[in-house]
Amino acid sequence: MRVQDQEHDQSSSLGTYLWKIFPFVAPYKARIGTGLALNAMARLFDLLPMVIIGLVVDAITRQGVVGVDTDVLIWFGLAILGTYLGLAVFQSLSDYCLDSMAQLVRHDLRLAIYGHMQRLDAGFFEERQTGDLLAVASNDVDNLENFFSDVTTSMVRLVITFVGVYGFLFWLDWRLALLLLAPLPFAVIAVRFFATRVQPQYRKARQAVGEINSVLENNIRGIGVIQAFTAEQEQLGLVSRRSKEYVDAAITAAKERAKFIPLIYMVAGVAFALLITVGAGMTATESGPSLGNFTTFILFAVRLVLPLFVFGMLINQIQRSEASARRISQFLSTQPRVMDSPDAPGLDAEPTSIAFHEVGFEYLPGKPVLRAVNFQLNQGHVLGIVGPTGAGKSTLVKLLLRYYDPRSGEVMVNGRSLSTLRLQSFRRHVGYVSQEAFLFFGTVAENIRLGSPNADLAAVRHAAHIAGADEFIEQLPQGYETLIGERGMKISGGQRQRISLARAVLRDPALIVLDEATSAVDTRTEELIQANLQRFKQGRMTVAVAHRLSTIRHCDEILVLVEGTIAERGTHESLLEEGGVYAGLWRVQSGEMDNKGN
Ligand SMILES: Nc1ncnc2c1ncn2[C@@H]1O[C@H](COP(=O)(O)OP(=O)(O)OP(=O)(O)O)[C@@H](O)[C@H]1O
Repeated sequence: MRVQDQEHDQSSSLGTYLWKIFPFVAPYKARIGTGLALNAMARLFDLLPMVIIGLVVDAITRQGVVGVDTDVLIWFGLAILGTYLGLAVFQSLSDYCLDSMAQLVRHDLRLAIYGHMQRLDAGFFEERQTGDLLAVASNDVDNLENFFSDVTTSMVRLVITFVGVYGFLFWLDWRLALLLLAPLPFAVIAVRFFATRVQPQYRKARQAVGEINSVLENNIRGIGVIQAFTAEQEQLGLVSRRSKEYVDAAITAAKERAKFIPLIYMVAGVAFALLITVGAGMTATESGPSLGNFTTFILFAVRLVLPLFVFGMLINQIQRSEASARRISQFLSTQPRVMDSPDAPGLDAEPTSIAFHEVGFEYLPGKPVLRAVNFQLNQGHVLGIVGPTGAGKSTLVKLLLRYYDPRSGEVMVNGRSLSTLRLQSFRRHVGYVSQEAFLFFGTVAENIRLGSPNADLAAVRHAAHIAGADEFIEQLPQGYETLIGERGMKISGGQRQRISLARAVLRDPALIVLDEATSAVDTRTEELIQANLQRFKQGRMTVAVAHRLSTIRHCDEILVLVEGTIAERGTHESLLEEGGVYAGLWRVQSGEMDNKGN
C-alpha cells in the first residue's frame, strides 16, 4: 500500500494515532503544561476587558453621563490597559513555550524517522516511492509541528473561551447564559455540513497534490531524456491531466466551501438577531439583566458564536494531523525484514572465508532469480561473476551483503550463517562499490571518507591513487575539497566510479565487492586500476561482477551465471578450453576489441 493511500483508512477513532505520537511529546511535558497554563491565563486577560466594559456601562447608566466620577473612569482605563499588558505577556510566553516545544518535537520526529529509515531493508525501499517516503519525513512531520504549536493552542483557546464565557455568564446572569446556548444546534449543523461535504474534497485535493508532486519530481529528474526524445508535448499533456485532477478536486472543495461560508454567516446572523432581540427584551424588563451585563453578554457572544463555526475547520486540521500521525506511526512500526535477533553474536574475527550453500532466492513468489548457488571464497582469492543481463549477478551480491536473506540455503561467513550474525559486525569489513556509484552532496574527500570518517588526507589520497582517481581529483577546481554530488560540481560516470572505488579501498576491507565497478572507465584506465588493485587485493577476499570479461580474466575462479544458475565455473583458461558460454562471450568481446583497435 502506498503511504499516501493510507489517508483513506478512516476506521480508527479520531486521536488514536495522535496519541501514539505522545512518546515524542512526553519529554516536553513540563513545557507543554507551562505553555497551556500560560495560554489559559492569556485567555482570561483576553476576556476581562469585556467584563470591564460592562462595568463601565453600568457605572454610566447608574450615575448618568455627567455624574460619572472621572477617577473611576481612569481606574477602568488602567484596568483595561492592565488586561492588555497581561494578555501581551502571557500570550507571548505561551507562544514561545508551545512553538519551541513543537520545533523540538519536529526535530525528534525527523531524526526518529530518518534513523528508522536507515534500519530498513533494501526490499522496503524497492517497494516504496521515494516521494512518498519524503512526504512522511517532511510534510507529515510539518503537519504535526503545526498541530502541536497551532492546533493545540486553538483547542485550548476554544475550550477556555467556552468554559470561561459560560462560567462567567452563569455567575452574572443564568438567563443570558442559557440564551447563548441557542446557536448551538445551528453550529452543529454547520460543522456536520463541513465534515461531510467540504472535508472529503479537501482530502481529495491533498491526495492529488501528492500525485502531481510525484509526477513532477520524476519528470524533473528525467528532463534531459524528455528533451532528447522530443516528448515535451506528451509529457506536458500528462502533467496537465494530473494537474487537472488536482484543480477539479480543489474547485469542488472551493464550491462546497462557498456554500459553507454563507451558511455560517446566515446561521450566525440568525443566532445574533435572536440573542440581541431576546436579550434586549430581557434587559428592558424590571427583573432583567443590567445594561452593563447585557453589553458584556453581546461582546461575549461575538467572541463565541463565530469561533463555534470555525470549529469545523479545526476538526479538519485535527484530522489532517491524525492522518499524518497515522502515516508516521505506521512507518515507525514497520519492521525490517533483515534484522539482528536480539542475541545475535558479532563476528569475532575478520572474515576469511565466505561460502554460498545451495542458495536460492526470489523477489516475487514463484519467480526464482537464483537457484542452488554454491561457491567458496577464501582469503587472498578473487571471484569473478559474469553472465547475461538479468542473470542474477547483482542479486547474488545483495545476498552476500545481506540486503536480503536467502529463501533457501545459506550464506556462510567464517563457517557461520550470515543471517545469525550481527549485521554491522560483518558489514564493517566490507568495501562495496555498487553499479550506481552513488555520490553524496559534499566534498570529494568527504565522499571518500564515508565509511572511514577518521582517515587522514594522506590515506584518502592513497586510496584515490589505488582507484586511479587522484590525477583527475587534483585537477578539480578545489582538488579534494571540491563540492560534488547532486548540487555540486558535475563529474563524469567514470570519475564517479573511481571515487566510489576509493571509498571502498579506504575502508581497508577484508571483503571487496565490486559490482561493475569500472564499467564506465575506458579500457586503458581500467588496466591501470586493475594493476593498482592487484596488490591491494592480496590478503583480502574479492568478488567482482563484470560484463567486460577483461576485468575478471585474472580471477582465481569465474562463475558464469545464466538464469540464476551457475552454468560454468573455472579459471579464464579452463573456461576458454571448455568452449561453452564464457568462451563464446570472450570470442565476441575480444573480436569487438580487435575491431575497435583496427
Ligand atoms: N527488486 C526486485 N524485485 C523484483 N525483481 C527484481 C528485483 N531486482 C531484480 N529483479 C529481477 O531479478 C532478476 C535478476 O536481476 P539482477 O539485477 O540480479 O541481474 P543482473 O545479472 O545483475 O543484471 P545486469 O547485468 O543487467 O545488472 C531480473 O530478472 C530482475 O528483473
